[in-house]
Amino acid sequence: MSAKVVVSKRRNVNRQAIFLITLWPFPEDFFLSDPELKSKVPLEYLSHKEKYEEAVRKACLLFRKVIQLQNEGKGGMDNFREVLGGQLGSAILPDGNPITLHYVMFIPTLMGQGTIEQQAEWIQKAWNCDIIGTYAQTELGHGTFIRGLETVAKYDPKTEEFVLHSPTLTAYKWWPGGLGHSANYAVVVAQLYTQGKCHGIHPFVVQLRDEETHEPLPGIKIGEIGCKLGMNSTNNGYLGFDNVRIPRNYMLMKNSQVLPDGTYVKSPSSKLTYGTMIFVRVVLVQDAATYLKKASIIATRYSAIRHQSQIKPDQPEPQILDYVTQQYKLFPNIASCFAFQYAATWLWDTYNNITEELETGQLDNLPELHATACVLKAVSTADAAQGVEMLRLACGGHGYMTASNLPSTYGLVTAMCTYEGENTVLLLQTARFLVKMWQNKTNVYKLPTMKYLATALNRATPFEKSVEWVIAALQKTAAGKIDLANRHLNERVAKGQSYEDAWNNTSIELVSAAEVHGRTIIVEQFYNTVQGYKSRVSKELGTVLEQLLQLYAVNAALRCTGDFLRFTEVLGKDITVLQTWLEELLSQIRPNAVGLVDSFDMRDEILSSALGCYDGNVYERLFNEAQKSPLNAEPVNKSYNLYLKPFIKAQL
Ligand SMILES: CCCCCCCC/C=C\CCCCCCCCCCCCC/C=C/C(=O)SCCNC(=O)CCNC(=O)[C@H](O)C(C)(C)COP(=O)(O)OP(=O)(O)OC[C@H]1O[C@@H](n2cnc3c(N)ncnc32)[C@H](O)[C@@H]1OP(=O)(O)O
Ligand SMILES: Cc1cc2nc3c(=O)[nH]c(=O)nc-3n(C[C@H](O)[C@H](O)[C@H](O)COP(=O)(O)OP(=O)(O)OC[C@H]3O[C@@H](n4cnc5c(N)ncnc54)[C@H](O)[C@@H]3O)c2cc1C
Repeated sequence: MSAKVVVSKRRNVNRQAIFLITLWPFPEDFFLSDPELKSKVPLEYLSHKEKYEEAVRKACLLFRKVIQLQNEGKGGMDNFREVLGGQLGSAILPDGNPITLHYVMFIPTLMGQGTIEQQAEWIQKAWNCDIIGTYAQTELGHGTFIRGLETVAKYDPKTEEFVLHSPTLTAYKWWPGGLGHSANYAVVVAQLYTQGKCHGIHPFVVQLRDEETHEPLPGIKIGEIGCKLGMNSTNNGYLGFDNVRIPRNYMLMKNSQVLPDGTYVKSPSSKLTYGTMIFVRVVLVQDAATYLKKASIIATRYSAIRHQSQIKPDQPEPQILDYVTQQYKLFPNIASCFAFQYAATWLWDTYNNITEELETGQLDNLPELHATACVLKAVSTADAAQGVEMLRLACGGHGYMTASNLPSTYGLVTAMCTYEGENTVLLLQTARFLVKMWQNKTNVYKLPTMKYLATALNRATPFEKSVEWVIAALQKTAAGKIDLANRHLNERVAKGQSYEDAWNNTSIELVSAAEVHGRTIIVEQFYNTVQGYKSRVSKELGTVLEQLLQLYAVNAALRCTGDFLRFTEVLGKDITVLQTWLEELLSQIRPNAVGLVDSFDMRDEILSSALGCYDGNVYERLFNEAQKSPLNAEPVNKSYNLYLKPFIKAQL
């Protein structure tokens, strides 16, 4: 992985932009030039079944090619990241990949939860794709509250087997990607019973289908859950067990074990079972940035091509990009792309450092990692989903066309707000940790993401027009909100409410406090990254990065003016300064807008959008896409003679 400055120029539009990106040595062309990875018919015109079959065909070819690269020594994990993520992956499989879970959750769970022996047994098979797995945790009745899962794994010491059973309909696994018809194995999360006692949820490897015929094994009730808002090729499935027996060593036993006689050996922390979820939350921040980049490129390029109305009478219709309201829809989202990218990189490094500590049995930093992964996943995916929708609206009617690729991008990005931990629930997890830290402030000093809490509340933050001030004000606001929520919590308890009821009654404030904490981290990471780059890049590039940082910061400030007025020294007149600052930044960024999104460096095949193409031939492309409608294959549709004609000719 190497950092490189990319200078990108766009034809037809008189702009130049510069962007610091991290380049993966990834041979995009190897995939994008393969005709077999292109769809002959646009996906939207296929049936649900055909969509799935086409997705399986492409997914197999895609991973075969990645493995080929690997065998030739051309890249490793980075290639998987590229083909699984929102850039190349979503271009080739725009409605989702039915095998993603194999790589993103099945293999990582084997790695994170399996003993060395179990890893030796399973990982090679999984890595070679001799078996295809998924991660089956969520049930029809429970997604968030995983302690309440109903699937049972009861140990039978006589045969040294676990018996998996779904006692009710709500115990059926529901949602796992690839579970319907693609995977033949799964990591199944179930309540472990041994020696008559329940020890909570644990992960088990379960074979679901015959390795040759792919027929479901006896006692396995399996299928696909049906159509969804998006991701209709991901083959999300359901799964019920009727007393299915698996060997004892199919329980993943790195953290806790069941001995042959049924004795339970406890994990050093029950939360180590939740490790895969932290991993995925961490990578989702990167994915949120990627989807937002994609939509930003499409909407910004389109806004440079689209001319509409008049700013002054007797003048030609301007590019819609010249309308300040349009800039307000686009540019803060471009700034967010940078912010999320930098936050994702920082979080990934933090994750790797702390995972190394966990491997040595040092668990001290796990709670902070969990709290940070939760809040960054929640804030970045929520903003990305809102951003993609705003960018779609910014393209007017044409943004509503499937050919813009904005509706399906929204379908992919909005799912992220729910999966891998519903966003409100994740914010409450962060709030739980914040409140704990607030109540025991001496701990706070040790924590990189929280040490500001020790001093923020009492720090004077007189208004100034600077990013440093925005960071200080956000910190003070976050601290003020945590303090207030904590006081309300305590007051409710003092009035006789149980802590749990008091928590629920204070949860709107708690969620809001966690959100501001998350935004504080993101602005700080953006600030630190730009400071780090400044001495290494040209003055011009430094200026553009600084403008983006300021825009992200001032927009974050304006989003919480009410809170600033409550928790900082800011005055009404200062808000006017913030608003003017934002408007100045929009006009400063305007000349570089197209260049900035060009520098995200996504090829037309990846954007898959009639509106976003590099050459700007929007109208020709829209027209050509319309020709692909099956309705246009014949001049008169049979429904005319069957229904319309009799209707028109009838005497009503
Ligand atoms: C050779 C190997 C090859 C490997 C190849 C790998 C290649 C991959 C490489 C790169 C990949 C890049 C890919 C990029 C593209 C990415 C594409 C992604 C597509 C992903 C598709 C995902 C599909 C979706 C999957 C799913 O949704 S799976 C199901 C997820 N489910 C959830 O998230 C459930 C949410 N619920 C919970 O997490 C929990 O139940 C809870 C809400 C946290 C509550 O749990 P509970 O036990 O009830 O906790 P509490 O009592 O409230 O708190 C207890 C305590 O625990 C702490 N806690 C909680 N969670 C954690 C955690 N995860 N870790 C640590 N600690 C945790 C919590 O803070 C409390 O602590 P205290 O008591 O101390 O306060
Ligand atoms: C596209 C997609 C793919 C998925 N893939 C997988 C997969 O591969 N494997 C898998 O196991 N699962 C998968 N899931 C399931 C996913 O992880 C769950 O949907 C998610 O964890 C949310 O759980 P839920 O659906 O039960 O929502 P619920 O928990 O029922 O949430 C509904 C509402 O209740 C609120 N709520 C719930 N609990 C609380 C609380 N404690 N406090 C306050 N409010 C609360 C939520 O905020 C939300 O507003 C997938 C889901 C989707 C949409």
